[in-house]
Amino acid sequence: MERAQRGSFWWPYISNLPQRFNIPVFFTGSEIANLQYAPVIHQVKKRCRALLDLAKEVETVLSKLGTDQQPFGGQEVNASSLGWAMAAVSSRAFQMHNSSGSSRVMLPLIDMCNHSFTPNARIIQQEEKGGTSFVVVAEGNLQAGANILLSYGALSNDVLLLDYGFVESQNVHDFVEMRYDKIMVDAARVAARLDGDGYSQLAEWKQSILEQLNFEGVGVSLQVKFGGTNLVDGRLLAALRVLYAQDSDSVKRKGITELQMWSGSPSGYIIESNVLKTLVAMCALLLGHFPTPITEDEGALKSKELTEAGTLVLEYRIAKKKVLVDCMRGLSRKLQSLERDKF
Ligand SMILES: C[S@@+](CC[C@H](N)C(=O)[O-])C[C@H]1O[C@@H](n2cnc3c(N)ncnc32)[C@H](O)[C@@H]1O
Repeated sequence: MERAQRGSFWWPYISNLPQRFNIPVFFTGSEIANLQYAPVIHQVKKRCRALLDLAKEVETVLSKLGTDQQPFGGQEVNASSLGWAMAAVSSRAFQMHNSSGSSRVMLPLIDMCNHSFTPNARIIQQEEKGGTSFVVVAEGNLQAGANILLSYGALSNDVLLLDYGFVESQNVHDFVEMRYDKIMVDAARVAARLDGDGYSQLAEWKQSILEQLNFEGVGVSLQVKFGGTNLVDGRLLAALRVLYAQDSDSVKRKGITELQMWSGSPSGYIIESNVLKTLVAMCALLLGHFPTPITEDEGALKSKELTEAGTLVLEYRIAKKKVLVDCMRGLSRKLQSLERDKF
């Protein structure tokens, strides 16, 4: 509404906002498909649907109002203008916390600061009699002309892409999701050339721990993540340790929390090396699910004909694949140090 009213109170702010936002709800169908990563494609489609539904709802409400009741001064409000407003908020709003909970607030001027995981400034929220205020404080001396960089938070590339329209090539908060299932575990075990029965004969005590880890039974939650400093979801690590374990005692001695930590290996070299090899194979299988290899994407990124959206799509899927490559490297290093410690 403010955007439609030149000279309104907020006009100086609104008129300085970007005219367009490079977020996936504005991508073409093939650009969305080219993201190559199903969980984020699902999110983009969900947002597109929500936007179209909202546009339809607004249109219905507006069509019932007389000309003198039109809240937007006759300005057309459609999926595109609503998408613009949504993007302006998602890419610029800050989280505010107070006694009544948390909410998102727009902070003109402060919202001109770009994001960095190594910021040179931070926002301080101050509660005063007249209300809440926000102050940007430098983390140290800043060179004249330096960009003021804030951290938008510990955000994955999915959130950065969906809400802000950029990605970080090195992002320790990024991850690749996998649906834990028996077939995947067995496929990885076979790919890693490991012997054993896998899931075909699961002892009762193993079944019971998998239930405690929410991979079986009621309250099942099958989504696991690869990436970050821990490399893999602790639940997945624990599940594999249980699957490969020979006896229940060494596993039970550790307890469910410890089993999920790298330091909590229950049963010596062979089991832990099987676990690591299976995890490496899982990363390789996940990498193989992407339709193109990183090298091809990196080559495509050099093309001079790329659009802004096309560039972002490539950057996003390269970063996702790098998460898996880094994960494989980290797991291989663990495997090497396990081999060294064996002697
Ligand atoms: C809060 S605004 C920051 C100010 C913005 N540069 C501007 O002038 O409108 C957030 C937007 O800035 C851009 N941005 C912020 N940090 C970035 C980064 N590290 N890399 C690329 N773009 C970034 C993205 O377009 C994002 O949606």
